[in-house]
Amino acid sequence: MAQRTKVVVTRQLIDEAQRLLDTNTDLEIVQWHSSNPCDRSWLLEHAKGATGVLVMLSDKVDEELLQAAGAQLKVIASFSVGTDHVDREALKKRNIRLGYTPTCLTDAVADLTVMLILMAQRRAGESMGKVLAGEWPQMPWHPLLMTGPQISRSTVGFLGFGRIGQATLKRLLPFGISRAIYLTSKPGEPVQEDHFGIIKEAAIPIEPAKNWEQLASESDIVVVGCALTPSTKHLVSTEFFSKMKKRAVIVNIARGPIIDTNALVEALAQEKIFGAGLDVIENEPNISADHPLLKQPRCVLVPHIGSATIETREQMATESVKNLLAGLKDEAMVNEVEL
Ligand SMILES: O=CC(=O)O
Repeated sequence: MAQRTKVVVTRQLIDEAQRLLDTNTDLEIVQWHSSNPCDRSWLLEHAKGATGVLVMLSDKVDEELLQAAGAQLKVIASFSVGTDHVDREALKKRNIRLGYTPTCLTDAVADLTVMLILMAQRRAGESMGKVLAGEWPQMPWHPLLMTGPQISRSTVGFLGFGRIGQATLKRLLPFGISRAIYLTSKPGEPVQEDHFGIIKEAAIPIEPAKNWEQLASESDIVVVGCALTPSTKHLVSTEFFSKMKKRAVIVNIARGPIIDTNALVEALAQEKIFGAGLDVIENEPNISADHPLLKQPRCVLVPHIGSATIETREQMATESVKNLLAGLKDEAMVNEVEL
């Protein structure tokens, strides 16, 4: 009997995607059947002999894993838009293809970005915290109670201006923002792709920033939405915060290490900025309750739930399986990273 092609899947998948995978009876499917992260040792052990591996963003795809898998490995399908957990060079030199899910999660992440902007500006975390702690009776309504900056007439600065940044801008236009600036890997140059046709058509100026200093100093809202690379690690530093406006807020929906956490804590504590809304943080999920950031009332932190709508997670799962199968069959993926 011919040997079946082995694939390793590092998580239990949502129903439709699991069914799509399971219909491939010609595959030997080795799966970590849990909603919790897969053990590294389990993955290294089971990757041996695999032709395809479907991973989550918490699974590192590096030399160690590729060597453990062996020379027959053809495809990695990542259930994520970010691919900083994958050593692209290592894949490229072995001609291993990389699938990812950059398009189906745009709306969900852009929605969450707007939520975090409003929560940071309007002190939602701090306000709810007081109500939940039974402190409302000690703070009756008064004109300055929990006041924060208003979103209309803001300048919004986007660090990274791909699909998610542009979808966020599209949502912010009806709020009456007055200007948008953006910084990409080509400072000062207009972005190539106008994903939703808003850049040309918006009634407000949308301009490339010359550098991060300009973006930091001119923005009322900074949205961190770039990929994590060696050049964006700690791009938001003490110097960055020192250029920001005192009433500005920063939101990070990309990757934690783009913001230097110690610098953020200091900026909030010293009121160099107004507030922060974070979906991600360095060293997540290992944030203990006594982390200094959690002592900052103007910081809202949610546990990396940007794409966590039911519909989006279903689509991401299905797309990841499709990418995996396409990689096995040398067919076109739904979305493939150009290595
Ligand atoms: O952060 C989430 C993703 O990369 O999909």
